[in-house]
Amino acid sequence: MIRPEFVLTPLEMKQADAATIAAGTPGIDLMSRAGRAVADVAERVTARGGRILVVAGPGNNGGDGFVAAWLLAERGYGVSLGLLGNRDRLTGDAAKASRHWTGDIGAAEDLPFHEADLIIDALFGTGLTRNLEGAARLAVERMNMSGQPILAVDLPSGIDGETGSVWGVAVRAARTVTFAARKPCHLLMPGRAHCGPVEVADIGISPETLAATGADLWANQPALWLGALPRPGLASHKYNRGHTLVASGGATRTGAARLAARAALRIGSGLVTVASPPEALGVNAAHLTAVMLRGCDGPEGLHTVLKDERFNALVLGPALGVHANTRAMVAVAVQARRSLVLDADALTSFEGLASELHQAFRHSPTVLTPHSGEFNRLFSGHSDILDPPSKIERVRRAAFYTGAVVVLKGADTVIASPDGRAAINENGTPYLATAGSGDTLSGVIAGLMAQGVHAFEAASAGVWIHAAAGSSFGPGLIAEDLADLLPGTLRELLK
Ligand SMILES: NC(=O)C1=CN([C@@H]2O[C@H](COP(=O)(O)OP(=O)(O)OC[C@H]3O[C@@H](n4cnc5c(N)ncnc54)[C@H](O)[C@@H]3O)[C@@H](O)[C@H]2O)[C@H](O)CC1
Ligand SMILES: [K+]
Repeated sequence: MIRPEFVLTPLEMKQADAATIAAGTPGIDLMSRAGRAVADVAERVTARGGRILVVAGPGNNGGDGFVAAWLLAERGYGVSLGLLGNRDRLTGDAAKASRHWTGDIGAAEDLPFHEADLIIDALFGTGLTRNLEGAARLAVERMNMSGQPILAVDLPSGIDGETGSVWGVAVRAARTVTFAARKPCHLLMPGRAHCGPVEVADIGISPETLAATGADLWANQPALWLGALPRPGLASHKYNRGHTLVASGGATRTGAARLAARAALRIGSGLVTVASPPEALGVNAAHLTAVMLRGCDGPEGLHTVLKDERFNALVLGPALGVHANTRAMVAVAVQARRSLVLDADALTSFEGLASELHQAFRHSPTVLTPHSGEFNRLFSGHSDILDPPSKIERVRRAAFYTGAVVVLKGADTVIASPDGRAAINENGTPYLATAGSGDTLSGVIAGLMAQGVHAFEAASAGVWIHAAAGSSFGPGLIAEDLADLLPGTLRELLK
């Protein structure tokens, strides 16, 4: 059974380091293993005897660089090393590591980068705390302008390990070697775009030690939720695979609901019904086949429909309209205690009224699926939610505030649960940026919850499956394609 991949913050990584050292592994051994891992990758990607320039910084990231430099020199490469600052300012393990280097030490920013076959970026790692200025900035700019491949140690210098943001300027690496576990910056944008392929080197920090940090952030991959996906058995029939209800917009705004409805059916909801305002019944009826249709006129109509307990999952939002009526429908849905997905207009209708959603969803499984514009508008005025520099922290706070699982969509979609668990998705594709893609996602998530999948797993699986389906199509993808691509992705997952 593949274990879900932990993603550790720099602080948790430091805790894991310290615990490993406290358990008897000297810090210099961790650094030596880190440096050796860097040298091994450098050797794999550089012809023997090639020219390698190592840019070392003032901290332990630089220490890793010193270890890699002397190992590669011993292995016959032409190695030059440049240091930011001077050698006698090095402390601790970095100072120890530097003693093995017997070659010259130049100024980091003045290395002949254009002559290199490979540049090793050991300038900064997780200890960066402010924008790069002066020689540090110059070194990064010159590395990037050299046009030569850069191997980043732990993470590309200039990237913030926790948030993935850029401290003024950042290395554009061809490849990154990190240690023990990936950090958020390897998955969050723009950090991810600076890393190239990321290799995780084992430096002797055990999985138990990583888990003991209390980390509750994962890479969103099937290992995180595959076991929670429904696998229909012989006894399955449409009535025990849930019944998803999707509220439709008015006569000229019915497509979004049908996209969500078809996706819910395709992901396996036993039954799906579109709840349609009277003036749109004809339009919807003309387009629906396996998806059923019920008249539903506003909040009162929804209250009447929901007297039927069999509707156990609900999608509200796609093209529902931004107004008080939509807010009233959300209130009816919350009262009915059904699994609930709120998207688009159901979120925007609460713009500036997020306080009405405070702990509103704690009693029944609910997933909110805003994109960043909807998120920022919904929580405008709530600086405690919008201000944290970490996207993960912002989504976690929104989840805790509302009592719902929150999916903040983007190239690096983050899913967070009120209980603190979070996942970062990385299989998204630009082709999903098309009208109706979000409507489809809301149907996928609701369709999974209709089958009994819990909210966090349904949201995480839904995001991944939706992205995988989109990626399987590629250029020319439109939302209408997505639902019919889901079976292929499910077949791959469940085989
Ligand atoms: N288990 C592991 O992951 C291991 C990681 N290792 C490496 O250690 C670094 C973290 O080392 P640290 O010394 O904490 O930080 P940095 O090396 O990133 O350097 C920070 C250093 O630089 C100064 N500084 C901060 N911002 C700036 C700035 N804008 N301009 C100039 N100087 C700046 C700050 O004062 C610090 O002194 C980790 O990334 C790994 O590479 C271990 O080697 C092995 C185990
Ligand atoms: K680095």
